[in-house]
Amino acid sequence: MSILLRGGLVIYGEGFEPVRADVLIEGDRIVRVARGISAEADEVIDASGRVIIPGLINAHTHSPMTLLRGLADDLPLMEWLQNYIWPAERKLGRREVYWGALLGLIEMAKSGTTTFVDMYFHMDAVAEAVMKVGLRAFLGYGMVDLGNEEKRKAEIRETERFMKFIEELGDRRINFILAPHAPYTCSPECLRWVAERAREGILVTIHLAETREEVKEIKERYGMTPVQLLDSLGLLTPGTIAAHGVWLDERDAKILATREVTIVHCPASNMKLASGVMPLKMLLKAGVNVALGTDGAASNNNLDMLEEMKLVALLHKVHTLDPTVADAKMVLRMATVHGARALGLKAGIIKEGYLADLAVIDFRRPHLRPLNDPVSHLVYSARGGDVEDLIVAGKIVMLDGEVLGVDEEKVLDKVENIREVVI
Ligand SMILES: N[C@@H](CCSC[C@H]1O[C@@H](n2cnc3c(=O)[nH]cnc32)[C@H](O)[C@@H]1O)C(=O)O
Ligand SMILES: [Zn+2]
Repeated sequence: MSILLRGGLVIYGEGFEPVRADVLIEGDRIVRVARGISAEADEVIDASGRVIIPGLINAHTHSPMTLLRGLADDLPLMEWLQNYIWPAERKLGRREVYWGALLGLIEMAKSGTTTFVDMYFHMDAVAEAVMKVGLRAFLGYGMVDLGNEEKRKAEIRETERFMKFIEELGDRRINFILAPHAPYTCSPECLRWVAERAREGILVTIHLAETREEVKEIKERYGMTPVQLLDSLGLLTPGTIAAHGVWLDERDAKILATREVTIVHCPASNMKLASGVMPLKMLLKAGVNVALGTDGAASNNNLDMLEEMKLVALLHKVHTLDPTVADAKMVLRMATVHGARALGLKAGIIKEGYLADLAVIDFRRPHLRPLNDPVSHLVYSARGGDVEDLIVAGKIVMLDGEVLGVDEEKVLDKVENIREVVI
């Protein structure tokens, strides 16, 4: 299978330089980026007047939480989780999770996301939804044991079952990730079990240092910061992808940098739950790999990575009173290259030899003209709905705004029905 994208403006290479070129894709790779490629291809997409960007990597989300969008707004994290979200989640079975994930996947595809990291339950239903839509996914069963040994055993069994399920699927786009929920919901025994499995080279994702209360609680319980705790349990490695990292001190940052951990910044969620402002400048200065995520749709309240990029840029400028922090290229790097690095993917940039994960955006729109600086427009002016085509692993996922693998209308009806009957 080969695809030729003809005549677009390509945001090319590590430098994100805009160049007029065609892009030739063979199998799951980009094989050539050049003007006037004459090769025959199975599919030809006319990209003239449009901009071809590397696919965005949403490094932290809970895709089925689209079902809970707008259900419990304007609350702090623990109250939101304990009194609203967890009781609502108890009503969600496999079927509900499947349709919620499909809705989330459609939303992500339509806003330029090609890869995402997901943590939830009924994850085989999420995997089924991913197979239909065709995104690249890292799926983890969220483990919560609350110090209860029986629960821990059950969470470990479910994790092992799901890991085997993913192995047997044998789809290179669908990957397994270990997903202990957080230092305040998982016992040290549970986290140690995860650390042991991670030594075999399996990726790990976890929520970390999200609120001031979490840091206080962990310090009281263990006499260490959440970062020090995870480090003492051997859980901080280059394969660790920790969401939030809002409440970190300089010592934590140094540990994270030394261990080559990735922190996933989720600005919308942090602002909405009033968790705080993550110390982006400090982390980048310490050399920490910072990726970008939306978190779930119940704390965002959408899965639009284009919007998330703008929020990062604006939040840190106003917070530090320094407009040079989080410039457009840096933010785009967080949403692409840094996510790819965390996941060990040769992706996140458009260049020969890289994975063919990319999006085509219509820039012939009033809010994207004149075309002074495409990367600036992408971060500061574009929005989800501007994305028209999406290619993942050399396969067309969306064409002219239509996600090919699913009946979108049917998904919209189903989730409305779930809202009325189940939630
Ligand atoms: N095995 C667990 C499921 C955990 S899935 C992951 C969990 O993370 C929750 N979650 C979503 N966003 C956040 C966040 O920002 N911080 C902490 N937890 C979150 C989400 O609601 C879900 O319950 C159980 O039996 O309940
Ligand atoms: Zn989360």
